[in-house]
Amino acid sequence: MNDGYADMRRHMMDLVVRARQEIVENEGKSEVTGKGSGGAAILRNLVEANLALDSEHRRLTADELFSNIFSFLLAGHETSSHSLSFAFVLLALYPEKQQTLLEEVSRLWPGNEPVSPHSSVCEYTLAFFRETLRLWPAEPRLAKDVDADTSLPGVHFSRNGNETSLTEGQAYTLPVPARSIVMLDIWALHYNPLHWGEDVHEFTPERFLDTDTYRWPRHAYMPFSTGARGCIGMRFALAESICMLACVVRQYEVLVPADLAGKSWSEQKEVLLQWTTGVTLTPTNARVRLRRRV
Ligand code: HEM
Repeated sequence: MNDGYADMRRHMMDLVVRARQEIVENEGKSEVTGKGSGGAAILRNLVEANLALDSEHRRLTADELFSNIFSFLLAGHETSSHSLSFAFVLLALYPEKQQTLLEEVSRLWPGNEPVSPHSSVCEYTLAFFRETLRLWPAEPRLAKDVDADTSLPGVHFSRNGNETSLTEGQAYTLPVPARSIVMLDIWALHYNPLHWGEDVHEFTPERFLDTDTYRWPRHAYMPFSTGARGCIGMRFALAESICMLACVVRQYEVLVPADLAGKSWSEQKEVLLQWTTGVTLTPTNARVRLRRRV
């Protein structure tokens, strides 16, 4: 882990050096292209704020600069890219669900003009991505430091015989002393049959579609955490991911890679959905093949 952070620090330093060079080279020019730092406007703005000389109060300190870059690289980039990697593999593994997604996108976007799909109307695409995050949340467990003595309400559950279903039992209060660490087990919540039904392990985007008689359980879904320190990038992440899925599926058929095409579905699934726990949940073998739609 320490090596990882040292690598990340070196990488951030490299980005800052390149962004500084670009700012200096473009000084006085009216338009800055952002090409040197990969077109990263946020990075350039942060480095400019760090270089600002006019007032101490407006200047971003070096620590603030690195802390912000760290947040955007890790909190913003790694989470989104890993989640999308899982989503693309799932498109390939579930062609009938990919077809439903394509039908939605084609209905909302009938011509070939690049209209950016909006998350509030792309219901199925959003459900597809939400289901991806239910099964593979980028941050499956979150640790929270407890500042002051407090208590948490709890409920005992019991298993119904040999079945996987659970029955809600007696309520209790759990004292939590200051300086404890509370682990929020997002994974346990997302895989709890009490909230999600017996098919918790199945990839079923339809469970995120409300009907007249069903509302999906918002209280049992926390891929972006919640409350005051929940993800500030949630809306952006949903919008960009939906846009990415819709635009790619509109133009390409997403398929399993050629070397796995002859294998059984369960073998393909096992190979392509491997992951490890890094700073975020990291897919280790997510590969797909794209075939342009005619
Ligand atoms: C699928 C994509 C994403 C997922 C699953 C995700 C998930 C999360 C989670 C679980 C947290 C809480 C972490 C904790 O309590 O320790 C968090 C915090 C945060 N996220 Fe995201 N995130 C995503 C995308 C983004 C994007 C795109 C941005 C920015 C552009 C972003 C910026 C942040 C920031 C700055 C925080 C810290 C908020 C704070 O501490 O007050 N995230 N995210």
